[in-house]
Amino acid sequence: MSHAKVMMRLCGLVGPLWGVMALAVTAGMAGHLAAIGVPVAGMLAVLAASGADGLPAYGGLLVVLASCAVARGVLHYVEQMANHYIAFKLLARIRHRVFAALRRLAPAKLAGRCRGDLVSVITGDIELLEVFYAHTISPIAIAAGVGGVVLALQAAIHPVFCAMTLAAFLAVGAAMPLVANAASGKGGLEFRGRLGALDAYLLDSLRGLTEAMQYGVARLRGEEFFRRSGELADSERRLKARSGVNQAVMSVVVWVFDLVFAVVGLHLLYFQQVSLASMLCALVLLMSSFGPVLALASLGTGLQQTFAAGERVLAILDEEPVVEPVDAGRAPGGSEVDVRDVSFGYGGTSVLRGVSVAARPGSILGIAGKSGSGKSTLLALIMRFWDVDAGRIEVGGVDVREASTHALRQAESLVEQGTHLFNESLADNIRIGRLDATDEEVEAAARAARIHDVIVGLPEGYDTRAGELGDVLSAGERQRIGLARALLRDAPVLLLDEPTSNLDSLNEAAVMRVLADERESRTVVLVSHRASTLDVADAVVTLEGGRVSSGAERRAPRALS
Ligand SMILES: Nc1ncnc2c1ncn2[C@@H]1O[C@H](COP(=O)(O)OP(=O)(O)OP(=O)(O)O)[C@@H](O)[C@H]1O
Repeated sequence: MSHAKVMMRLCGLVGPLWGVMALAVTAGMAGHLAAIGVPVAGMLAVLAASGADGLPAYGGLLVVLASCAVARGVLHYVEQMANHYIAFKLLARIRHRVFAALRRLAPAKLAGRCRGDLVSVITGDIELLEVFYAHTISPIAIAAGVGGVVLALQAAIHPVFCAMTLAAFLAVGAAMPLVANAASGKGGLEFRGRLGALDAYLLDSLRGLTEAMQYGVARLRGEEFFRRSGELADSERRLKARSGVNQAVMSVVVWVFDLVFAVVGLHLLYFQQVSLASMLCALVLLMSSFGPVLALASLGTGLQQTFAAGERVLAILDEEPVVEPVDAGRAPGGSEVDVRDVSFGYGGTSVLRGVSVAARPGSILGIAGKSGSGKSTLLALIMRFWDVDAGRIEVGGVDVREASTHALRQAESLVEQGTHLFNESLADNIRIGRLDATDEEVEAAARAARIHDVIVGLPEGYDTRAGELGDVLSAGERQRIGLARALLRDAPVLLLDEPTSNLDSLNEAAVMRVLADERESRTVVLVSHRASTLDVADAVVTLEGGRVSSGAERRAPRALS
């Protein structure tokens, strides 16, 4: 995306805050003009005090000087306050939009994406946009406004002064930032990208710390981390070095313009084209009016990073979801699940080919098959995390592509192989299934999932925090918390992906008994490798090579005692 486009898009996000932006710009312009008024009034006061003709009384000029100084302070405060108000309101708006986009993209588009990089976008990149909203948009408008007034004043003194001031402003405020920007190349983008990659590497390493230590690769990963941070530091050093050179060149250019202006002014004075007061007035005007254009110039290399951050944030906002949510669709009219002649592949790699299975209300459909045969994929398609390539899936008589996404999510509950626990209390982790559930309902679900006794055995019981990634519990306990969540939700369709893979046979049998009871009021689709788990199913289909290799066999489920 070009910088101009990024800038337009970021400006577009200002939306309802344009009024405050106008206040910031107006206060900024008035403040800078007041700042210019201080040395000009001071210089004229000195001339008036020394007896120069045609000037107001120096007492009056001193009053103007004092007023400008006070106004400068007040106006600067108003400008900063308005700018930061906009910036922080906007950052909140942008965060909301990014989270909404992530909800739209999840889970299909986020599968396989670096979480650390996402964290870096959500925190660092959005934070950096503050520079754009508080220190970029209004400085550009202020420089244009103040520049216009100064040029008009210079034109009133002498057209040559006006032309020289224009040349100085264009060189410092436009040409130099553009050159600096071009010289930085993709440095800003490279830096933000490296920062995101480093965050991702660190998060990955922390998550896999036990494995890394066990296999003796912790040191290697540590060295790789330092190598990458070294590269990041180099990128930053290059950016800062460019920025330093720009600042130095800029100061030299400003002094050259001041010097040339003074020489030309003296020349015009010598040939009596201007009075001494006018010449000094024009010179002080020029020297004191570089502030706003210098603010623009200093944006040069820093802006690279801001644009890079903006581009990464906009890329998330622009990303199209794999599955378009349906707002005004029908709600599933029951709990039967009908998978008809479904084919599906991930980006061209075929996983399911012409699969047809049906699960009726009040029954458990078991799905067996080797690892990688597409069992979890089938559940993901029933959840409509992805859309089928061919065929159709109906839940409660409604094609999932036409069903309201919200209603579909309400109708289905999925317990995945790995249950994610948030670092909150165990009660809150279960309550995710239904946020308005009472403590009694949470406890009932935990009892049904055979995890209640484990929880009350912990020192803080249901108030125990699950730890990061749920690490205070074993895999089997996490799995049962996931099941408790799903039972609490009480959705008509219950999809279970290896719900007993981490359970011992005692707990497996207990959980199976719960499922046998649960079947009465809903449809259950149960994926498992274990024959003992699938014993509870009313029918079992086996997936092999992307196809159903053995059809749904009706059979009497094993009596569970
Ligand atoms: N998000 C994804 N992107 C690309 N390929 C995927 C994705 N998810 C799964 N796959 C691939 O699709 C195939 C089927 O995966 P799936 O998880 O459905 O198998 P499974 O039968 O549930 O396996 P297991 O019993 O090991 O859980 C595998 O080859 C897997 O690598």
